[in-house]
Amino acid sequence: MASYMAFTDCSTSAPTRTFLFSRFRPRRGLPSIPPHLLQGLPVAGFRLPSLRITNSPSSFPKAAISTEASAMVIDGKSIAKEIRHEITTEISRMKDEIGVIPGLAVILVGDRKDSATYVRNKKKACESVGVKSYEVCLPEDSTEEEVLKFISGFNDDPEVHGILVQLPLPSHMNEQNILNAVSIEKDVDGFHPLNIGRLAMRGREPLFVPCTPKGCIELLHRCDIDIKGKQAVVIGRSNIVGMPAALLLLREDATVSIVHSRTKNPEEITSQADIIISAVGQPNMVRGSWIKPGAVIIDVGINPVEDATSPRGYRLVGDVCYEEACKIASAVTPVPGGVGPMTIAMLLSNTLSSAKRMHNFQ
Ligand SMILES: Nc1nc(=O)c2c([nH]1)NC[C@@H]1CN(c3ccc(C(=O)N[C@@H](CCC(=O)O)C(=O)O)cc3)C=[N+]21
Repeated sequence: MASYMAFTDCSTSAPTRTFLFSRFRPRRGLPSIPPHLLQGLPVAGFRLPSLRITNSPSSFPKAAISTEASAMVIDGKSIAKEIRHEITTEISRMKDEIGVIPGLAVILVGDRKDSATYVRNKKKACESVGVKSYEVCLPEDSTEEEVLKFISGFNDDPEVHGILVQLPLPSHMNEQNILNAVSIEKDVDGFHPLNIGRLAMRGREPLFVPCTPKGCIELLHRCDIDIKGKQAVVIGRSNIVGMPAALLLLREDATVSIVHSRTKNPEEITSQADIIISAVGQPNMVRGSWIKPGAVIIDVGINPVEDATSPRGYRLVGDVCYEEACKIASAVTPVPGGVGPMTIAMLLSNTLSSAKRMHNFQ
C-alpha cells in the first residue's frame, strides 16, 4: 500500500518533441508502417528518435530507445482537433441531407470550479463542431428530484440526442438514481449500467462507450499502436475510467491486468506491460522503474500541483512521472494535451452517433 501511494515530485521540464502520429495513418490501401520502422526518417519537420531493434521474445516492443532516448509524445490535442474536424464535416452533411442538428444537454449541479471549467470547455467544443448545446446549472442545494425532472425533460426532447450529468454530484445526491434516469439512447457518457453491462459482455454492443476510455483507445488506434495480444495494465478501477478502459482493452484482444489500491506488487505488474493506462489521480505515482522499455503510456490523470511560477499558482501533471517516462517508454501522452482533449472529442462523437442512430442516418 505504502509503495503504491509513494511518489516524489518529478517536475516536467524535459524537452520533448511533439509528434502527431496520426500523420502516419496509412491512407486507403496502403500497408501500415509501424513507427519503429520509420527510424530516422524526417517526417513533417520532425525526426523520430533513433530506435534500436531488440530481440525481445515478445514481438512488442520491437523498438527500444537507445542513448538519450526520448519517447514520442502522443499529441492528443492535435488528434482531438482532427477528430473534431471529421465530426464537423459529418454534422454539416447530416444537416444538409436531413436537416437534423445534433443536440447535447449538460446538467451541472453546484459550483465546483473544475466542473464549471469542464462544462465551459464542452460548450465551446460543441460550438466548434456545430452541436447545439443545452445547459442547465443548478445550485448546490438542489434536490435529487429537481435534477431528475430536468433529465426527464431532456429524455423526452427530440432535439436532445445526448445527456450528460457532470460528475461528481453534490454528496447529498444519489449518483446511481440520477445516472439510471438518463435514457440509454441518450447516455453519451456511457455511464448507464445497461451500457456498461453490454460493454462487459462478449457478443453484446453498448450504445455508447465512456468518453475517456474510448479516447485512450482512439489514441492508440490513430497512432497505429497494436493492442491485440499485448500485455496491458490499467492502473485504477473507477467506474468511469479504469474499469471501462480494461473492458475496452479486452475487447481489443489485449491481455489485461488491473492494478489498484489493494494490489500488493503494483510496480512488478506494471513493469511487465506493453501498454499502460493510468487513471488514479496521484501525481507522479508511476515512476520510471514501473515502465518496461518501449512501453506505450496513456496517462489519464489530471492532477493540480502547487507551482508558484505558474500564473494560476498550480500546474497540471499526470499520474506518470513524465520526464522519466520519456526516457524509457516508446510513446507517452502529455498532461495537459493528451487524454483530456480526447475525452471531449469522444463526447462530441457519441453525440453525433446518437443523432445518426435516432434518425437512421448513415
Ligand atoms: N459526466 C461526466 N463526464 C465527463 O466526461 C467528466 C465528468 N463528468 N466530470 C469530470 C471529468 C473530467 N473530464 C475532463 C474533460 C476534459 C479535460 C481536458 O480537456 N483537459 C485539458 C485541459 C486541462 C486544463 O488546462 O485545465 C487537457 O488535459 O489538456 C479534462 C477533464 C471530463 N469529466
